[in-house]
Amino acid sequence: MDAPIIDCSLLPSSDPKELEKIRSALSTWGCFQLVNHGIASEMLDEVRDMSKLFFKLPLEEKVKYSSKGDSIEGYGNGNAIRDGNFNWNDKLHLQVYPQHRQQLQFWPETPLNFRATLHEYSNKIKQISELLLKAMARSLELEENRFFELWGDDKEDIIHARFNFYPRFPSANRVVGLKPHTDGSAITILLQDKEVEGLQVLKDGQWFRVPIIPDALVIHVADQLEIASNGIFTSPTHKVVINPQCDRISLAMLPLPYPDKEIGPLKELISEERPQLFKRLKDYGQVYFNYMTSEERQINVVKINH
Ligand SMILES: O=C(O)CCC(=O)C(=O)O
Ligand SMILES: [Fe+2]
Repeated sequence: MDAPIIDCSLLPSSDPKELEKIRSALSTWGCFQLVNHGIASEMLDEVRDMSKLFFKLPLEEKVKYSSKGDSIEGYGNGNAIRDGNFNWNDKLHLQVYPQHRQQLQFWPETPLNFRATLHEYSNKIKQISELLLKAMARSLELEENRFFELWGDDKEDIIHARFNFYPRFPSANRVVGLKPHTDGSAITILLQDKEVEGLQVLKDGQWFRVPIIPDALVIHVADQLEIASNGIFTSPTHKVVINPQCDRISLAMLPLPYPDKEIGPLKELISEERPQLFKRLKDYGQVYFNYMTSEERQINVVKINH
């Protein structure tokens, strides 16, 4: 993948070249790599190390944090079971914001730094999310709060964290780490493994490898931003392939709108040439999970056919 690279330090000053790069990247690839985001390299290493340590714990330790009932939170490999088709992946899913909704019974106590480090990392991701959503709006010549205000206000904005672990597998081409999907959030801020590649993005019918750039965060448009942008930004289909020799980890941070907030294409982005592409709705997350097993993109369920 000829990865577009965005310099985060240039975003607050609305550098026109950087904004144009964002617009162009998000309307073609639907993703870019973010550098100079202000999270120290040591912190990124700490986050990677603690997730490796967690997944390396004995199973009886990890299952203390297992998902229960219909909850998406917790440890497990729920997706694997849903459609009888394996995702070669273990995950730990935690809601990190708003803080009063954290379900700490799912938050590992081993390794010892896990909870504190995740708090600190989430706080930084929250600031970066705000900066990105504002820059994304400016890149379309919108008032800068137009995407940000869909996501939430200071007390109620939601961020989920999804830790992924992909065990090595000798016949790697016989399994897939994560099947092709789009994300159901507003955007996704992904920390990749430092050494082991695996993420691939679909563009024009072809799969492209997303290279590892040390310390960069991979930023994806997710479905709810594709909807809000009236399809100008694209929520990319992506998948993860398994490495035969090496385990791989990643951490996806997923900011998403509050379920009772109505989202839909912004009126400034609807015109005669670009009619409204999606319905307005609340709780897209529910639609997303209801159609999880479908081969089609979930977003098609809320598409308006002209
Ligand atoms: O592991 C990765 O690189 C991507 C993970 C992902 O797509 C997800 O968690 O939704
Ligand atoms: Fe994803």
